[in-house]
Amino acid sequence: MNPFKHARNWSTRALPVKDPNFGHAVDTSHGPILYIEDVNVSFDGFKALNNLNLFIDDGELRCIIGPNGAGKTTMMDVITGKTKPDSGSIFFGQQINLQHLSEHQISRGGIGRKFQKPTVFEALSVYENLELATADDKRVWHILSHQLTGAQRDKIDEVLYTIGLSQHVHNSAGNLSHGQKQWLEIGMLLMQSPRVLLVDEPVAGMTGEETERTAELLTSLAGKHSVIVVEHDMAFVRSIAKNVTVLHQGSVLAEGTMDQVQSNPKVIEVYLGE
Ligand SMILES: Nc1ncnc2c1ncn2[C@@H]1O[C@H](COP(=O)(O)OP(=O)(O)OP(=O)(O)O)[C@@H](O)[C@H]1O
Repeated sequence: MNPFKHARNWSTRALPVKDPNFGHAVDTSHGPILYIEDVNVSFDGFKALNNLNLFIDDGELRCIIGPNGAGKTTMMDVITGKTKPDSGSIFFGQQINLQHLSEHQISRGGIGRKFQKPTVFEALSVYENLELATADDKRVWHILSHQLTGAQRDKIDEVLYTIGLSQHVHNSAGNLSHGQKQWLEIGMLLMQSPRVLLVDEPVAGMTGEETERTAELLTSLAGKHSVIVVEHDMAFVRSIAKNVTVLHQGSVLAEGTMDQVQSNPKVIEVYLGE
């Protein structure tokens, strides 16, 4: 495998970002929507990311697996601007250098992140949670006292349908099951129409049925969005993955279909053989 086959066209200049919703204008003409090139992150001399090279195609669903401490969370942290790398580059499309942007700018600009634990507003209804997600100003009274536009109402209906919670619009989020809360939070991210969705261990703690529904949801989002899923549940990964990347000690150990990585002796040794 040549890790640089997708390398960004370096003759393309990084553009200053003027539009806060720059995600819609990302240049994916070469295929990838994310270019992570030679990225290094050290914590007190320990290399959490070690010359990491990872390329995510526009619209693909990529699963990232790897043993504890492999660097999966750190990888998401550098994409979303939470951690700045010591060296290397992270581009959103050909021209947007994510290292020049804050965490807030990156999330507004089209890269949404779903943390492992749901953080919905439990006292508010499903609808109000989605309403809150439409706005940049998160002061609850400010948003809930404002009239939604027709387009915003249509968007909420569309998202409710996608996440399968149309029957629960008026239920308070606190009364939802664990799985439903996770879907609602994905819905809140979808309200911002992200180009890329990072999803951390989406099925941890879910029932078998919720896990199946989550597989359907994430696969239905691919194509319209690029979806990166970090997950330890191998049966789940197998059910959704076309492309799997195995991280180990901060680098890509293997990449390919689930069958390819599961039969790779290096992967079996460091991860699947545990
Ligand atoms: N803020 C930090 N300070 C010091 N070390 C850190 C910090 N963040 C991560 N690390 C270390 O970097 C390495 C990579 O951690 P990371 O959380 O990215 O791995 P991971 O693949 O997400 O693991 P897990 O599957 O357990 O969540 C680990 O050894 C971790 O202890």
